[in-house]
Amino acid sequence: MQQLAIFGGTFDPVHWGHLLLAQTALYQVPLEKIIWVPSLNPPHKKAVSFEHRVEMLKLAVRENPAFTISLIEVNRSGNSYAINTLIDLSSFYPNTHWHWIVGLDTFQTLPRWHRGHELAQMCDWLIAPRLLGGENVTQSELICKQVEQQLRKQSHNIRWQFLNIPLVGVSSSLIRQLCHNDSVKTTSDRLSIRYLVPEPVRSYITAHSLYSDKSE
Ligand SMILES: Nc1ncnc2c1ncn2[C@@H]1O[C@H](COP(=O)(O)OP(=O)(O)OP(=O)(O)O)[C@@H](O)[C@H]1O
Ligand SMILES: O=C(O)c1ccc[n+]([C@@H]2O[C@H](COP(=O)([O-])O)[C@@H](O)[C@H]2O)c1
Repeated sequence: MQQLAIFGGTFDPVHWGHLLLAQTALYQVPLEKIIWVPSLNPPHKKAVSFEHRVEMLKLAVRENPAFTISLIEVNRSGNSYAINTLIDLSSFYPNTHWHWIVGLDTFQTLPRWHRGHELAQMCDWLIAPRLLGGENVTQSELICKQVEQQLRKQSHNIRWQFLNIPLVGVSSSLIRQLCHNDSVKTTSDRLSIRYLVPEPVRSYITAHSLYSDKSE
C-alpha cells in the first residue's frame, strides 16, 4: 500500500514554512508523494484568485519530483471541504494509506470542520508545531491530546504524530503585510519578502503587484 499525504492550504502565497513542512513529512514518515491541494473557496478565508495561488505553487514545487499539485477542488462548487477532497482523491489513488499535513493552528480547529469527526479517522495526521500563544512543545502536545479527547468523546479515534521540525515563524499573512508595506513605500520590487518565499514566487508577486493596494 502506498503512503501519500495531502497538504491542503490557501497558500496565499506559498512560503518557505510550507515547503520545509512538506519536505520534513516526506522524510520522517516516510511518504512516497505529497499532494498539495490549494483550496478553491476556503470556508474561513479571503484570498487572491485561485489562478494566482496555483501559479505561485507551481513555481515553488517544480524542482521536487515528490511534490505534486492537485486541482481537485475545481471540480466542486461551494465551500471547499477537506473531507470531499480526501474522498475524491481516494478514487484517483486506490490502495493508499492517507496522511494529512497540518500546522498546529489548523489541527486545533479539526473538530469544527465540516464532518470533521469522520475525516479525523480517515487518515493519519502529521502536525507541525506552530506558535499560537507562546507555548512550548510540551504544551503543543497537550493541545493535540485535547483535540484527540474531544473526538474520542464521540467515539472517534484519531492517529496523529508531531513532526520533528524547527519552529518557523513565517506565515502568508506576514508576507502579505510586508508586500503591502513595500507598496506604501512605493518600492516596486518586493524586497522585504526575499528569503521568506522562493525567489520565483517573489518575482511573480512583484510582476503582478499582488498584495498591494494596486493588486490585480
Ligand atoms: N510556518 C508554519 N509552520 C507550521 N505550519 C504552517 C506554517 N505555515 C503554514 N502552516 C500550515 O500550513 C497549512 C496551510 O497554511 P496556509 O496556506 O493557510 O498558510 P498560513 O501561513 O497559515 O496563512 P495565513 O497567515 O494567511 O493564515 C496550515 O495547516 C498551516 O497551519
Ligand atoms: O473542511 C473544513 O471544514 C475545513 C475547515 C478549515 C480548514 N480546512 C483545511 O485546513 C487546511 C488549511 O486550510 P487554510 O485555509 O487555513 O490554509 C486545508 O486543507 C483546508 O481544507 C478544512
